Amino acid sequence: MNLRELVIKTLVEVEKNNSYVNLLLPKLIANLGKKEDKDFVVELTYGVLKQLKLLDYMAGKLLKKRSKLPPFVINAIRVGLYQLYFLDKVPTYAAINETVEAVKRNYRGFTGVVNGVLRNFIRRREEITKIDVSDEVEYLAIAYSHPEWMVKRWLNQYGYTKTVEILKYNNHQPNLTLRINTLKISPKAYCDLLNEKNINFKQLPYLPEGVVILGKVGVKELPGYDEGLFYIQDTGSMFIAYLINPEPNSVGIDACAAPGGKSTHLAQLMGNKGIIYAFDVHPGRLKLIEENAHRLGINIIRCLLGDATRLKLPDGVNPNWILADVPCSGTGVLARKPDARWQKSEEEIIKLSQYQLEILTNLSKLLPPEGILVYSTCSIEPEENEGVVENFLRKNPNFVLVKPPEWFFNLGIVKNNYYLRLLPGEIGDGFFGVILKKLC
Ligand SMILES: C[S@@+](CC[C@H](N)C(=O)[O-])C[C@H]1O[C@@H](n2cnc3c(N)ncnc32)[C@H](O)[C@@H]1O
Repeated sequence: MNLRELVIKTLVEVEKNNSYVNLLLPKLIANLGKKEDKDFVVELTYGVLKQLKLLDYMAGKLLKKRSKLPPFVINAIRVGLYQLYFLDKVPTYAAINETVEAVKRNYRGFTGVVNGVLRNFIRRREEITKIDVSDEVEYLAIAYSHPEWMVKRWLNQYGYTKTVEILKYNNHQPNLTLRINTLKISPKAYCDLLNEKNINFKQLPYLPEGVVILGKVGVKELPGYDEGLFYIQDTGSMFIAYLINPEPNSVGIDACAAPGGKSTHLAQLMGNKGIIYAFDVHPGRLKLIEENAHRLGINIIRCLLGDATRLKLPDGVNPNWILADVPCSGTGVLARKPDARWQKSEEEIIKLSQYQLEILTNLSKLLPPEGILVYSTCSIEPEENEGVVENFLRKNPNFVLVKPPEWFFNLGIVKNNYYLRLLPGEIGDGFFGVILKKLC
């Protein structure tokens, strides 16, 4: 199978079964010998998934009857166009010939169509790539390949310039960011290991344990993965543990904890002293917390199956803090999940906000007076963020908002005095968090 064929088959599978590409792809490329081949397949698959709408717009100008084409052929055209438009490093002849070859092997009768479309693109490139649409929402949705409903909401919420920044960020390949496991190694010693391996990186000045890897490096190529010297985690996500800033020996609940990014960070801030009850509703995902905690050498996390909408704590457990890192639409992290933007809907956002409020309300009852409840999402939709919190506060006057630490203000990431709100591209991915305190 040539590399394009592998990409096309992956795209067909993702589209047909709504499969998660980040789970599917590693298995499919495992048998490819060369690293360049693996990188190429990942880049092409992720790229096509992100640019789907723009590619289909261009294909629409080149095709008469798209609806009659089998999914394999539609995806072959997308793969061909993506290479011709976005990948300067792929010679035109290779992009066309290899893609057409893949079609010949699978759908021989459509070879001419695909060949014709790709060659016509070369001839009529300027006309085909020009977006002849006057409506602003439709234009941006095509140009930056996002669903129209998303663009419309962000324009209403954040205005034109910010929206374009978000759209651009979502289409770029974000750097790998990692959190050094200070339970096992100091930030300085880990950075020395990166230097020894000639890996380019940038240490985050405001988060000494946070490191951005510059350039293409696989997780397993970084020093100390198996030894648990780091955890892959976006910068925005790392801020959430600092909203709680737990004391060593405190007792905490992470109510929606899998795969354990924030639980393990919290354990790290606690110096692996105290106890964290990490719940998740999905047994399979609970295992991921156990694996991660084990790899990182953390032994204060107790993993428990539980539904945060009706969670009961083990007898005698009186938490100092609770984290509600709730399931959300994930519109803050679309840059890392290329297929996600097409799998969301506006209705889902409203439904999720009701679910999130239910979780927050139930968790609030488990907290003793003076306890801290942190609510967080990786969504940038106000309904899931400020909306849930304001609704909650209206019904629960025994809770008040607490300001984030001073250094958050210095970074300019606090909105309206209380809300940590990061939009995609401001520092990294989009995140939201807020601290609530129970008065009585
Ligand atoms: C945003 S993710 C949590 C990420 C995690 N806190 C981390 O930092 O790695 C949300 C998690 O909530 C879980 N979840 C969804 N509904 C839940 C519920 N009713 N009760 C508990 N967990 C739930 C999902 O399985 C998912 O693992």
